[in-house]
Amino acid sequence: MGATLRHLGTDHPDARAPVRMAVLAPTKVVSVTPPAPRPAAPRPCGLADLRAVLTAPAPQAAAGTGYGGLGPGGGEDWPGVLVRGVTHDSRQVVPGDLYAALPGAHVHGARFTAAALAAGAVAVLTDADGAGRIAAATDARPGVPVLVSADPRRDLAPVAARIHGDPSARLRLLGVTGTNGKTTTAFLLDAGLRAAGHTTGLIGTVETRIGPRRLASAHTTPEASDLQALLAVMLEEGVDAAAMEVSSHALAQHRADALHFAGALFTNLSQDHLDFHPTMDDYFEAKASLFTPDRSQAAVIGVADAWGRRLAARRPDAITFAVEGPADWTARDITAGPTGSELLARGPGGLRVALSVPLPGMFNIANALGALALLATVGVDPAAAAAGIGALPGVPGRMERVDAGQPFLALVDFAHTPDAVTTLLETVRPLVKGRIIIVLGCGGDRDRGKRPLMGAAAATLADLAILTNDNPRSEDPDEILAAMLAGVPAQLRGAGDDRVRVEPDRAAAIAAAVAEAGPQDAVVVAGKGHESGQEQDGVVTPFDDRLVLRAALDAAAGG
Ligand SMILES: CC(=O)N[C@H]1[C@@H](OP(=O)(O)OP(=O)(O)OC[C@H]2O[C@@H](n3ccc(=O)[nH]c3=O)[C@H](O)[C@@H]2O)O[C@H](CO)[C@@H](O)[C@@H]1O[C@H](C)C(=O)N[C@@H](C)C(=O)N[C@H](CCC(=O)O)C(=O)O
Ligand SMILES: Nc1ncnc2c1ncn2[C@@H]1O[C@H](COP(=O)(O)OP(=O)(O)OP(=O)(O)O)[C@@H](O)[C@H]1O
Ligand SMILES: N[C@H](CCC[C@H](N)C(=O)O)C(=O)O
Ligand SMILES: [Mg+2]
Repeated sequence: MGATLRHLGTDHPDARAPVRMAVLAPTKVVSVTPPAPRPAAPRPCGLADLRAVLTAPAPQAAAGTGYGGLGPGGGEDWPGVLVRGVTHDSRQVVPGDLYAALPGAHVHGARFTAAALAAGAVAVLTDADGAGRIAAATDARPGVPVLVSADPRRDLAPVAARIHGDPSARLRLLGVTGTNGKTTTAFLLDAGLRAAGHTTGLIGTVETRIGPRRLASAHTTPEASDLQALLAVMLEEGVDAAAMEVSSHALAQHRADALHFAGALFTNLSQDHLDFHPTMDDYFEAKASLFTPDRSQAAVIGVADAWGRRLAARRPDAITFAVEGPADWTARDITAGPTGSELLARGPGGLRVALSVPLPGMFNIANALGALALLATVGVDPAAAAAGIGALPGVPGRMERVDAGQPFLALVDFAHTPDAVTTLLETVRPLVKGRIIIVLGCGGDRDRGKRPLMGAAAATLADLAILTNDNPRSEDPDEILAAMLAGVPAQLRGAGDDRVRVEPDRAAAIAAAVAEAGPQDAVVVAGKGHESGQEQDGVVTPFDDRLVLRAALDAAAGG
């Protein structure tokens, strides 16, 4: 397969362009984080101001070391030092920055202090351990102010907000969290806001938008330092409303602390990320932390699942939604077609809004209903919001059709949880008269418990499941596949090649699915959606399911 890499910079004109990559060899790339945008006109900020916003100041740790430790109420104020920006990554430091040396799961950021100072950092935010390490380092210059915090990852958010002038307070910020549907809902919110006359920003998995500009996203939710800078850039460029995905990793790591949300939306909760969260309760509490009144002025909560109902019970002023109710927002008179649905949305106070959902499936009706509910709740004209939602051209890699003239349906989707795979296959079933052939894998270094459940869903709800690789990362791909197979009911595993196959090579798996498909069947390639690479052993090889599927369809037609 040829390389599909199309750009390296932060700016890119194409929402589907690859991200996080730098070329090593024609087809091999390694992942690097694209630099976050910085405001053109930073507001220099004194260190005393930054010390004042620390929420968890630590006892002065670097005293007497040659470093000017700035603990709580002690140390010098370094009046001559002005901070113009902040980053958690030494490789992203620009002159005038505060370098946040964070304790990581792999390494302490303090290790990179010398590099950060060499790049022009003027001060450091770290913990007592980091301050000690910096003081002990022989290659670091003395006399650098160190802000010492008991929890620098947490304090990074208010510090970055202070440096960038608290940008989220000056635009209408909408947050979306939940296991599935964040990206889709954020796209729907963005479309609704734009139709209502706003100049919008978008932050999420697929891309980042600043008005008409499109940037690659490194994370679903950026680190606090990048996030605050990004919002400051949005303000500079005239953005007055933004929709952002808020991942549970971000909430647990305080990336979205110190943001002022005009409204937050909960889509749903089901199993994912149990590599990171010890339990489903912990995962839920991370999501729930977005919905306290001090963080989110309005709360809009999907109550189709029990987690949503539990969340809504904590917030008496929550606006709820569920396609079939009971909820404040429900859908009636649904006419569902293969590419979308028409319905009447019923909201609080007798509100009735005709809504056209330009995405297939009941789950997308829920996503659109939630988006409409949030927009109406924060004061956007519901009719304008509905018009914008109805005109959304689609979401890259979500139920995205690939059409090379073949006599069957071919789809690429981002389903990578048991619930999403189930929902996806239940959605595709009524769209086809023939068989469903799904190509699916599970990511390495991610929730292991998902694997048998995803294997089971694929094998039982499709007619043929071809299990394959999806970003094995540092793991043995065969072990991931064995875990998926372990979930497949024994009678299906015993059905030979007719129901479940294993083909580790993803391109070969997609080609096999295409070769199997007859008229009126469906080929569903799931799990990677918009992704542009396959990651294994720290190397990302260009791989876009949409391009590979199209190539397989073309090859099948030509052969
Ligand atoms: C599990 C997780 O979220 N880890 C995050 C965490 O990494 P870590 O604790 O391992 O950091 P580390 O590698 O030990 O490095 C420690 C510090 O040294 C710094 N460093 C490191 C090297 C260097 O040369 N210079 C330097 O300054 C790092 O920036 C970091 O601050 O802190 C890093 C930055 O401080 C994050 O980049 C990193 O995200 C990793 C890359 C990641 O893959 N995160 C994923 C799981 C994630 O966050 N996903 C969610 C979406 C999930 C979903 O809903 O689907 C997201 O919001 O994107
Ligand atoms: N409301 C929903 N309920 C169940 N499944 C959904 C829902 N919305 C989307 N999905 C499924 O989940 C997949 C991912 O959707 P989307 O990208 O919108 O979610 P996300 O929450 O942003 O995911 P991620 O956390 O990986 O960024 C879709 O491709 C679809 O298969
Ligand atoms: N944001 C998700 C994406 C997973 C997509 C799938 N392709 C995988 O690699 O597991 C995660 O990090 O869990
Ligand atoms: Mg997303």
